[in-house]
Amino acid sequence: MSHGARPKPAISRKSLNLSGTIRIPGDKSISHRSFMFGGLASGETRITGLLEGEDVINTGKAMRAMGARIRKEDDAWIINGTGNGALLAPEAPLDFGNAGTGCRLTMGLVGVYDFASTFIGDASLTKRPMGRVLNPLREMGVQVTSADGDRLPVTLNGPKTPNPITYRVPMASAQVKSAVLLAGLNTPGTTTVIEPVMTRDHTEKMLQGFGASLSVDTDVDGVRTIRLEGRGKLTGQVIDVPGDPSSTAFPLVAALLVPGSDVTILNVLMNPTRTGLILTLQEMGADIEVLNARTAGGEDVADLRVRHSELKGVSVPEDRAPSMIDEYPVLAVAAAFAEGQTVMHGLEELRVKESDRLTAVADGLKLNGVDCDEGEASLLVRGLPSGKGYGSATGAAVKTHLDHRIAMSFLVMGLVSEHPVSVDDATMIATSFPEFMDLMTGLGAQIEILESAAA
Ligand SMILES: O=C(O)C1=C[C@@H](OP(=O)(O)O)[C@@H](O)[C@H](O)C1
Ligand SMILES: C=C(OP(=O)(O)O)C(=O)O
Repeated sequence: MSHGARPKPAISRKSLNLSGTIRIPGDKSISHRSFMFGGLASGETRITGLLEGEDVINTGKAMRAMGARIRKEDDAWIINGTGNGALLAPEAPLDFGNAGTGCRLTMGLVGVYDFASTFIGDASLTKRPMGRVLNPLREMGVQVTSADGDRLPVTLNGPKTPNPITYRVPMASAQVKSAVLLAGLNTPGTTTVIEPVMTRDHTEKMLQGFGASLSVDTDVDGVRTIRLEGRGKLTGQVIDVPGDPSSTAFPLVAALLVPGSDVTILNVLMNPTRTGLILTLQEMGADIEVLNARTAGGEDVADLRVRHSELKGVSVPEDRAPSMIDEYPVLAVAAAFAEGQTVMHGLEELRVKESDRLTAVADGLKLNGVDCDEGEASLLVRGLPSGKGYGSATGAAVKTHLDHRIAMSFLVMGLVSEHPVSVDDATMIATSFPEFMDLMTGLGAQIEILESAAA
């Protein structure tokens, strides 16, 4: 969303029999990395299935501003990269809008270069912590200027020769892991990242695919040591981006909850670092059939057939958090309609997403009549399968705090609540899933954007 765009509220209403077959747009994590690595590599990269959400488009603009040539031909994006180590100094601040991934990974990618780069974003991104990436960059010799608390705007100035470091990632974060590895690409010697808890591994897999010398060793406790040889050659690749499991979560949970539903979702990325939600829903009794499981471009992919199911509450262990991190808001909605209580642990990272998602979810659930308790790093939801009394008879709207996943989760909730559910702003949905409204209404969901918000 461009800065200061007018919010558009949206409302969803009780629906029946969602049905049809849909193809989910490309995975956001892989799309960001496709633009970055394609923009950096020598020669041509050809990407199909790219997510054309605002977050990813901002990454493409940043790569262009640093010398990559990017164009679209029919349904493929063609990139001519600068060659590793040959990014150009951006002439203006790089604006990442709402995207933590685009901003933090690019800080790693270009921050170690011997020139200045400035990073800005929207009101949500400006509140998010950047110290988690700036601290390892400082260790590598990067000069950092930032707003209080290591917030945006940030300006980075790399040293003549960056120091290769060994960095143990202090929180479960693929963004931090990736930022350090990307900084290592333009650093002489071996950059080592130790990852005590495994997070999504797209950076490792894709860098290997582009020809980087990168190895991963996993010890008996699951601690991963990732070693990257800096200043090697990257070569353009052909990439077909699989469907985003985090976007899949919304029609999937909607189909489980709405009576009479039978929905098939095609081409979903099933990388095990991303499938925590499916596992959890299956434990809750969800009827999710995994069809045509296959490998494409080095990733597991499958089609999912999802039918309406009676769910029961479960306890979701802390170690599941990295593999379903962005799916907790919509899991909380599923839990609101399950028999019994669901408790989710290990949610501390939810507090530093586009919003404080733990509070945003708990507030939205309470506003719509759900009995839940917000803990420091946990959420307990007492479910009510009938949804009786849920929603808002007065039209009180959930505050989305510029957070796309809060907007989509509560619009799913309204499809099964007694009264409609409203959200104060649906514009941010375009950051990750611009096709959400059309795909959902195409399945029979009653969701409507209200154009008449006060300016
Ligand atoms: O690396 C990535 O592509 C992402 C990592 C996760 O963030 P953290 O690394 O901050 O957990 C996730 O929430 C985000 O949507 C995408
Ligand atoms: C957390 C998310 O993205 P980002 O950190 O890239 O803003 C998300 O998409 O849910």
